[in-house]
Amino acid sequence: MLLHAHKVTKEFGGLVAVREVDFTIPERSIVSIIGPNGAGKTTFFNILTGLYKPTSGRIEFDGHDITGKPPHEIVKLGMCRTFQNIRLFQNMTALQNVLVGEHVRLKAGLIGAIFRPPSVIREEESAVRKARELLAFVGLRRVEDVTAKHLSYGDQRRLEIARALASDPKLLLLDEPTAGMNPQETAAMTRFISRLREDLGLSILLIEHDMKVVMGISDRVSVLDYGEKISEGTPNEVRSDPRVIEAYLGRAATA
Ligand SMILES: Nc1ncnc2c1ncn2[C@@H]1O[C@H](COP(=O)(O)OP(=O)(O)OP(=O)(O)O)[C@@H](O)[C@H]1O
Repeated sequence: MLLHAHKVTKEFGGLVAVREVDFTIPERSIVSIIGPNGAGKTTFFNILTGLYKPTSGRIEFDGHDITGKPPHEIVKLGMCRTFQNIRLFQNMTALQNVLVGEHVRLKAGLIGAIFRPPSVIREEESAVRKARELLAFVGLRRVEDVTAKHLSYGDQRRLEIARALASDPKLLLLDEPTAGMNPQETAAMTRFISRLREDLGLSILLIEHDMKVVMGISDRVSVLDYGEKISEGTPNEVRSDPRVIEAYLGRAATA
């Protein structure tokens, strides 16, 4: 298993946002977490990526105990994420955004950056080459010098993923990657996510509201409701689970 969460709980004051959730991500898999609004999906994501410390429970990633470790250490171990709301450096170009993502991997320290010996220049050149390859992979090579804020919405999402890929992750967490997209953009993003696994051998964890996306590309789906995992299985198993139908219909009826 690439990731293994054991009985993870997160409380905010008296509110239990995530309760004793067991969860695994196999190598080279695409898994999704779904659930009604407020079910605890984002909180769980934030625990995995180190933004929140769990109140109790343990998380192992790629053979390391990462429970309570800060986000930058978790990124270095090979877990990277995108956010529900795009968080690019809006006034930097596409290329610069990807270079920032690579930064966690670069070796040159402050002294190297000031004196720029040949080894540092070589490292910079190879960083730019790699950034261009990543931009080509996500289909943005032609806009490498365009500032992020001038890219279309779909392209900004791709750029965010390219920046995440720049840190050489083994696991990529995508928080609602198709939010705000039209059906064509959504279909293109779905194909793109599949390619991340096929071409790069990544594992992917998705939070996604669009059921068509989830059901189309996930190997396994976990369902949260009021912070508890109420169902898990293949898309077909989950879709026909009465507890899942009840959670969605019940919540919709009171919404
Ligand atoms: N920082 C926080 N402080 C206090 N309560 C929080 C905090 N973050 C989340 N919560 C609460 O935890 C519960 C789970 O929220 P969370 O955002 O994880 O749900 P979600 O499934 O991601 O919802 P959505 O689909 O709307 O994004 C909610 O009741 C929310 O109000």
